[in-house]
Amino acid sequence: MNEPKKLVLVGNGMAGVRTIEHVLKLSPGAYEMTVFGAEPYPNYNRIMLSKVLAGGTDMKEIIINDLDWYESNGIQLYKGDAAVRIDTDNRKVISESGVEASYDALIIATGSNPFILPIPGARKEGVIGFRDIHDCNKMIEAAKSYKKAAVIGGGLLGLEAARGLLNLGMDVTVVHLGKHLMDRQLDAPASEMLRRELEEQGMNFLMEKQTAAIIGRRRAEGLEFADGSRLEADLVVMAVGILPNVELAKSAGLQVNRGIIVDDYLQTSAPGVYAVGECAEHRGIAYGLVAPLYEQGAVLAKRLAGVDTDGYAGSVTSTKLKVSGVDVFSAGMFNDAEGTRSLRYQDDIDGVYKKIVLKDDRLIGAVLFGDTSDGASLFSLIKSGESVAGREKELLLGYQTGQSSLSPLARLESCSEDEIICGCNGVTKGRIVEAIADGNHTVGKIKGCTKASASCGGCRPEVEGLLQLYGGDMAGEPVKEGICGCTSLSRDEIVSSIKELRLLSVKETMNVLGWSEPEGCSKCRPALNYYLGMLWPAEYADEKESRFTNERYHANIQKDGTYSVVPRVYGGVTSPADLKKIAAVAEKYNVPMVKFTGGQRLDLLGVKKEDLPKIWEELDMPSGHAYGKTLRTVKTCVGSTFCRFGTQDSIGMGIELEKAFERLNTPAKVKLAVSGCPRNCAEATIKDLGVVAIDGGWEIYVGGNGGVKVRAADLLCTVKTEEEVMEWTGAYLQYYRETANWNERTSVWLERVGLDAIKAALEKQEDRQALVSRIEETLSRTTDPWKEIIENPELRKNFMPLAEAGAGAGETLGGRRS
Ligand SMILES: Cc1cc2nc3c(=O)[nH]c(=O)nc-3n(C[C@H](O)[C@H](O)[C@H](O)COP(=O)(O)OP(=O)(O)OC[C@H]3O[C@@H](n4cnc5c(N)ncnc54)[C@H](O)[C@@H]3O)c2cc1C
Ligand SMILES: NC(=O)c1ccc[n+]([C@@H]2O[C@H](COP(=O)([O-])OP(=O)(O)OC[C@H]3O[C@@H](n4cnc5c(N)ncnc54)[C@H](O)[C@@H]3O)[C@@H](O)[C@H]2O)c1
Ligand code: SF4
Ligand code: FES
Repeated sequence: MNEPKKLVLVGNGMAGVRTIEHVLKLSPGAYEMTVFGAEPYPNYNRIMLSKVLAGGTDMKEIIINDLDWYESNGIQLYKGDAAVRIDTDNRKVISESGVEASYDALIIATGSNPFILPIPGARKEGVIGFRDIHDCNKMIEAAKSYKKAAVIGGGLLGLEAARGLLNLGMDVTVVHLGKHLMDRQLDAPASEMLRRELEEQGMNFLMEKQTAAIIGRRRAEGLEFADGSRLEADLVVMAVGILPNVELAKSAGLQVNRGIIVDDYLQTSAPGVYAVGECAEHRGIAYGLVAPLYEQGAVLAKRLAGVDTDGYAGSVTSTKLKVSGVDVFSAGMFNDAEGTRSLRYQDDIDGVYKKIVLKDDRLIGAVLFGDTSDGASLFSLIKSGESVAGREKELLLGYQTGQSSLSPLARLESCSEDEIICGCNGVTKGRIVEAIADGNHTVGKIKGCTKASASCGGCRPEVEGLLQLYGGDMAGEPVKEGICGCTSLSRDEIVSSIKELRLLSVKETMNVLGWSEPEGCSKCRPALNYYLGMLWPAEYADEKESRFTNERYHANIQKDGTYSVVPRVYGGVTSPADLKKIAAVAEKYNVPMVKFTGGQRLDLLGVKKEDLPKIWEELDMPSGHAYGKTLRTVKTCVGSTFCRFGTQDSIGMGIELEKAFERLNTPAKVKLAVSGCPRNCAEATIKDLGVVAIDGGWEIYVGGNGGVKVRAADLLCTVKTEEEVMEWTGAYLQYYRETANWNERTSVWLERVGLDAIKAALEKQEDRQALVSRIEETLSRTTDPWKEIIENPELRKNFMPLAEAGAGAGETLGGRRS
C-alpha cells in the first residue's frame, strides 16, 4: 500500500469537515489528515445556533463530530489554533501557536466573517455579529442584564437573531435599510405578510432606516440614524450580510476576488490548494447557505479521492426562515424579470401567499408564505429544469393527491439514491432509506439517526414521503405523523391527551406533550387554541396571539393593509334604518367601496385600522364575523313570505339559525343557506349546511362547498318541523366541532369521516340532544367581539395610531404595530 498523502484542512466548519468526511468514505487511509480550527470546539452545526439562541436546543446537541470522531479517524485536530500563514512554495501551513503542517493537498474552508458596518461606535461593547458559539453565548448572557436589543438587518440572520432575543425576554427592534424584509429572498407581498406576522409575535420594526452611528459611552446605548432620529438599545446585533474570509489566502498570493477564486474542481490558483464553502467564489458566486457548500464538498472529495466527477457547476438555492410560527420558503429566481411570467395566489384570511416564476415553460423560482408544504417539490422541479407546461395551476395551488406524475411521492420514488434530501445536513435519499430499513419508522427517529429535518425542517415533507414509500411494508406498522413539524402526535392523540390530562393552555399542552419547538408554529398554535376552546368552553381563555391576524383584529385584512367591516345582517334581511347607518359611516370615514358580498351582506372595504372601533361604535350592529373560523352567513331566499313558489318561511328559518349559531367557533368557516322550495334560489346545496323547504317539511343537506373545489352537499335527513331543523343543525355542527381537524372544512371532513358515520352519530335523539347541550354551553359564553373592544379602552388601544397609544422609546420612532 502507498504511503498516505498529507491533507491539511484550514477551517473546522461545516463545509470543510463535510469534505473530509466524504474523503474518509471514498478512500479510507489515503490521507493523513490535519485540521486547524480557529474556534475552540469540534465541528458543529452553525445553522442550529439560531435554535440554540431561541431556546429550542442546546450546544451539545449541535455538535456534528465530537472529539472521539477525530481521534478514531486518525485526524490531528488543532482547535482554537488558527492558521496564520500558508507557504505555497514549501507546501506547508503555519498556525498561530507555531505548529507547522506540510501538505500534499490543502483545503481552505475559512467561511465568512459577519459584515460590521463601518460606522462610529461599531466596536463598542455590546455590539456583535451573529456567527459562532461565542456570539450566541454573548447574546444569551447580555439578555440576563439588558433589556433593549436592536438588530441591524432584516435578512434571514437578523430575523432569526431577533426571534431568539425575543425568546430571551428582550424588547427587540429590527432596523432594516430597505423597504422589505428578507429582500434577497422574498417579493413585496410575502415580505409584507412576514412583517405583519413578526409584529404579531412582538417584534418591532424600523424600516428604511440607515444607521449612522452607535451611541453610548463605553457600551452601546443606542443607535443614531441618518435622519437624525434615535433608538435606545443596550445590545446591538449586526446582521447585514457576510464577507468571505479570504485574508489567509490573499496573503499566500492566491487569486482572490470577493471570495477565493476556484474552478469547477474547487482548485484555487495555487497547485494542490483547494477552497470550499463560503470563502470560495465559483463562477462569480460566493454562496452563503450550506446546501451548495455540501455539493462543493462532495465534488472536491471525489477529486481528492481520485473518483471521476463532472465537476461542480453551481447551485440553485432555496431558503427557509427558521422562526417558529412563521412558514416562509424561497427558491431560485423569485423576482419577475424580462422573459419570465409569474402566477400568484393570495389568501389573506389564512395568511397564505404563493408565487411561482416561469421561463420558457420551466419553473425557475418560487416564494411561499404561510403554507410551505410544497416547497421541497417545487425546489426539485426548479433544479430538474423539466417542462411544467400545462401544470402551472397545479404547482401554484398545491398537490392535491399523491397520484399525479408531479406528485412529491412520484418524484421521490424516481430520484436517485445520491440525491440530497436534507440540504441543511447533507442527508441523501439513500441514507434515509437505509435508516428506514433499520427500523426507524417516524420522522423523529430518522431525525435522531440521520439529522435529516433537524435544522430548518424544510425537508420534513420529503422525509415523510420516503417513510410512506419505504416505511409501511418494511415495518408492517403504519407510519404515524404529527399535526405539524413540532410534534409526532396526531390530532386525535392531542385532543384525547388534553382531555385526559386536563391541559388548559397552549403552552402547557406543548410542554406536557413534548413539543420539539417550544413556541410551536403557525399550524399547531391555532389548532391547539381551537381544540382547547372546544373542549373547555368554560375554563379556557382564548389566546389571541395564537390566532391569525384577521381573527385578532376582528376584520379581514385587505391586500393594501386596510381592513373591511361587515356588520351582521341576519338572514340577509336589512332595514332602512340600518342602511342609513351604514351609508352614514361609509360617507363619514371615506370608505372607498361598499359592496354586497356573495353571502348577502354589505361589506365596507378599505377601512383604516384606527377607524375600525369608531365605525363599529357608530354602526352599533353586531359583528358579521366575515373574517373568522366561525359561522359566517345564513343566506336565504324570499321564501313563502313573498315568493309564489315558496312552501316555507325560509327567511324566518334563516334568521333563527343565524341568531342561534352566530359567534360559534368552528374548525373552519361555516356557511349556511335556507331555500323556500326545491328551486333552491339560496344555493343551499353548495353550503356547509343547507336547508331546503319541501311540502310539509325540510331537507337538510351537508358538506357542500362552492369554493376552489366545488362539492354538492349530501342529504343528511328530512324533518317536519323548524324545531327539528334547529336540533339537527346544532347536533351536526357540534359533531363537526368535536371531530374535525382544525382548518378542515366540512366538505373535506365529511369525505374523510363518511356520511354514514355522521348519520350514525346523529341518528338517536338522545345523542343529538347531548351534542346540542354541549353546543349550547359554548354558545352561552360567546360575546360580540366589537362590543367588547368598543367598551374596553385597553383593547381599543390596539387600533390607535402609535403616538396616541403612548408608545415607548423604540416605538415612537415608528414601525410598531400593536
Ligand atoms: C446563526 C446562523 C444560522 C444559519 N442558518 C442557516 C440555515 O438555516 N441554512 C443554511 O443553509 N445556512 C445557514 N447559515 C449559514 C451556514 O451556517 C454557513 O453557510 C456555513 O456554516 C458555511 O460553512 P463554511 O464551512 O464555509 O464556514 P463556517 O461554518 O463558518 O466554518 C469556517 C470555520 O473556519 C474557521 N476559520 C476561519 N479562519 C480560520 C483560520 N485562519 N484558521 C483556522 N480556522 C479558521 C472559522 O472559525 C470557522 O469555524 C446560518 C449561519 C448562521 C451564523
Ligand atoms: N435560514 C437560513 O437559511 C439562514 C439563517 C441565518 C443566516 N443565513 C445565512 O447567513 C448569512 C448572513 O445572513 P444575513 O441575514 O446577515 O445576510 P443577508 O445578506 O441575507 O441579509 C442582510 C440584510 O441586511 C440588510 N442590510 C444591509 N445593510 C443594512 C444596513 N446598513 N442597515 C440595515 N439593514 C441592512 C440587507 O438589505 C439584507 O436584507 C447569509 O448567507 C444567509 O443566507 C441563512
Ligand atoms: S327557492 Fe323557491 S321559494 Fe325561494 S325564492 Fe326560489 S323559488 Fe321562491
Ligand atoms: S433541509 Fe433543513 S433540515 Fe433538512
